[in-house]
Amino acid sequence: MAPVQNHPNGTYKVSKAAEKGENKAFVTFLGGGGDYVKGVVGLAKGLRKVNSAFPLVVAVLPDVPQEHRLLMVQSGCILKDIDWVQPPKMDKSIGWAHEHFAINYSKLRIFQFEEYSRMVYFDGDIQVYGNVDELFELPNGHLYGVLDCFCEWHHSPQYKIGYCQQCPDRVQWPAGMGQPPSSYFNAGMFVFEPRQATYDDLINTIKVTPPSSFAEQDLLNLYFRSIFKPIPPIYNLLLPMLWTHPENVELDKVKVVHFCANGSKPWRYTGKDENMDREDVKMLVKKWWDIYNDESLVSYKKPLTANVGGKFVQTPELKLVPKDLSDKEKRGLRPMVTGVVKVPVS
Ligand SMILES: O=c1ccn([C@@H]2O[C@H](COP(=O)(O)OP(=O)(O)O)[C@@H](O)[C@H]2O)c(=O)[nH]1
Ligand SMILES: OC[C@H]1O[C@H](O[C@@H]2[C@@H](O)[C@H](O)[C@@H](O)[C@H](O)[C@@H]2O)[C@H](O)[C@@H](O)[C@H]1O
Ligand SMILES: [Mn+2]
Repeated sequence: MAPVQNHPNGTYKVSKAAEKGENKAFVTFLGGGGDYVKGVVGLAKGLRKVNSAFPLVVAVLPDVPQEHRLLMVQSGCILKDIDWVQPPKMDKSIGWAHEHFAINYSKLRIFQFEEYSRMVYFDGDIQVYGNVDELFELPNGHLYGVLDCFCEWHHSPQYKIGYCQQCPDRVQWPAGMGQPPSSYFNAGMFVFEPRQATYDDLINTIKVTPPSSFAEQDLLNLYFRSIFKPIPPIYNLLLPMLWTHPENVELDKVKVVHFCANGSKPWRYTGKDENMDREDVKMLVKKWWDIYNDESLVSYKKPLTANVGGKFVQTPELKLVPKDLSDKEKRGLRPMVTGVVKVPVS
């Protein structure tokens, strides 16, 4: 890896650790100009609150507005621009489980971040309540994740027969339906080793694999099935597990909570959706807000360097985009945090 990466807005030194492949980091993914940026800022603060030794990288799609970029940089995130990954053509009769799942194929760009030797991926709707740095020490050569729950997959064959890998003894997989599905992890959290070759392979696999409801999550489970290793649910508590498999949940031991249930995104939470009036859900959402509102967890007190019209300037204490910039300059504003390595988007 060349020690210096050229970039339209200047050059960046690849860190020595990265060169030696010792670089490790958390990584999340953000697309669009909606409210998921609050999830990313909350996650950045949560990692700081548990004194994690590793930074949070954000794979940022081109449609993320400058204001949101600055909010994330101000929360100490390392932004890495990525381009979209075209989702496969989805047959209308199947459809994505959720409309926005089509953008999730772009999440696969994180496999190109090979200046990092190991990364832990978290969805933007995940919060960390306990230090999980030990995940970076897991043996190489595997992809690690937490087993998903099928009990709310209302259109799946698993749901129709009441089968779930969380309780394989409840309903046996019928012999007449072929092999039982192999272990299946929730792709909102996984521990992986970024490799360009892996990324290329994943993209080629998309081309030859019929798309299915859970988009890139299905693809990742298919691709990594031979090297996947499950890790305890404390590293990705899927909120529905609180009511679908409470026997598998020890809430006081949980370190990572995934707000993937409908109506559970803390930044949009009303408490009116099904199961959202539960005391444990309310407690977890409150804990999310306590972290999000904790001003002591913002990492940048000093002005940031920003590129305004091709010149690097020290910007005043940033809350959002500095008000004194013209609209044209605001559009050109790109927060530059030294050490950011640009991955050439293929
Ligand atoms: O408008 C959106 C929707 C999703 N995401 C990203 O895609 C991930 C997966 O979506 P989501 O968490 O909603 O899926 P779930 O796990 O809840 O089914 C999110 O966590 C975000 O990181 C995003 O950046 N913008
Ligand atoms: O694009 C597919 C998505 O698939 C997953 O979301 C689903 C999945 O986990 C189901 O198994 C759950 O039942 C459901 O609640 C949840 O929304 C990932 O969390 C997300 O990051 C993304 O990969
Ligand atoms: Mn999620």
